[in-house]
Amino acid sequence: MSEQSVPENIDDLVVHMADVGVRRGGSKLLNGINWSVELDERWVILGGNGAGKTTLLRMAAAEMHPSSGAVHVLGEQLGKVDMFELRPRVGFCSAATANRIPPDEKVVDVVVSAGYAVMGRWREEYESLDIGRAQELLDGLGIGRFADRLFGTLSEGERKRTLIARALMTDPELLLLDEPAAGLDLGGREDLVAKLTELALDPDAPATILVTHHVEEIPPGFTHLMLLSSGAVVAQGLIDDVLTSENLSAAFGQQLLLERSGDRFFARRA
Ligand SMILES: Nc1ncnc2c1ncn2[C@@H]1O[C@H](COP(=O)(O)OP(=O)(O)OP(=O)(O)O)[C@@H](O)[C@H]1O
Repeated sequence: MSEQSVPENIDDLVVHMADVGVRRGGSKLLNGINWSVELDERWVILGGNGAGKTTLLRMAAAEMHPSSGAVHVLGEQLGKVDMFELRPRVGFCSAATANRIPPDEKVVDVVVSAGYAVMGRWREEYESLDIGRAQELLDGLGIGRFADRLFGTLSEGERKRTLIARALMTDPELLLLDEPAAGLDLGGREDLVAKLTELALDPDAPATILVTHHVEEIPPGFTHLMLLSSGAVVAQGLIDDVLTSENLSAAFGQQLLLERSGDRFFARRA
C-alpha cells in the first residue's frame, strides 16, 4: 500500500486493514481484507471453523504480520513498529492465553501480572494500587470473591471472566476477545453475554472486537459485524444492516434462518 492510501483519520482508527492477505504454505488464510474500526465501535467477527477469524484477530493483537497489504493498529503500521511496544496497548483474551496460565496461579495474580506482560507471578512485587485495580476488575466481572483462589480450580466461565479482567488490566486502547463463550454452559454464556453488554455500553470501555461462531453470543450493545468465510469478507457494517438470513447463509454455506428476539439473535437451518 502506498503512503498516500493511508486514510487521513488514521489516528481515529484503532484498526485499519487495506487489501490484507495472509498466506501459509500454499493456502490463503485471508484475502483482500479491507476493514476499519473506530474508537467507539464494538465489532463482532462471525464465521465458521477455519474462516480466518483468529488470524484476523492475531494481526489486530500485533502477534503476526500480513503477507500482503497494510495493517495499522492504534495508528502504527505493522512492520514499521516494535510489536513488543504495541502489544501492551492491546488486551487480548484467547484460548492460547488461558493455556499459558499455570493452574496453581492465584486469580488476582493472573490479572495483576498482565501489567508486567508475564505469565505467572514470578518474583515481581506488585504495587498495592495494582492489586486494588485487579480486585476492582474482578468485582466488576462478578468474580471478586475468587481473587485468592487458584486459577486451575475455577469453572470454565469463571476462567473466561478472569481472562477478560486480565485483558483489561493494562487499560488497553483495544480489547480483543477470541470466542470468550466457547465451552460455557447456557447459564455461563448468558452471564458472560450480560457482562459483555455492560462493557459494550460503557463509554469508557476500549474499542472491542469479539470473535464468535454463534449469533446467540452477540451481546446487545455491540454495533458492527463482519461475516467471514474462507478467508474473505462476506459482509461488514452495522449489525442491523449486515446480519440477515441471506448473509448468514452465504457465510456458513447453507440455508439459515435468522430470528431476532428483542436485542438478541438466533439462527437455525431454514
Ligand atoms: N500455519 C498454517 N499453515 C497452513 N494453514 C494454516 C496455518 N495456520 C492456520 N491455518 C489455516 O487457516 C485457516 C484459518 O484459521 P483460523 O484459526 O484463523 O480460523 P478461525 O476462523 O479462527 O477458525 P476456528 O473457528 O475453527 O477457530 C484454517 O483453515 C487453518 O487450518
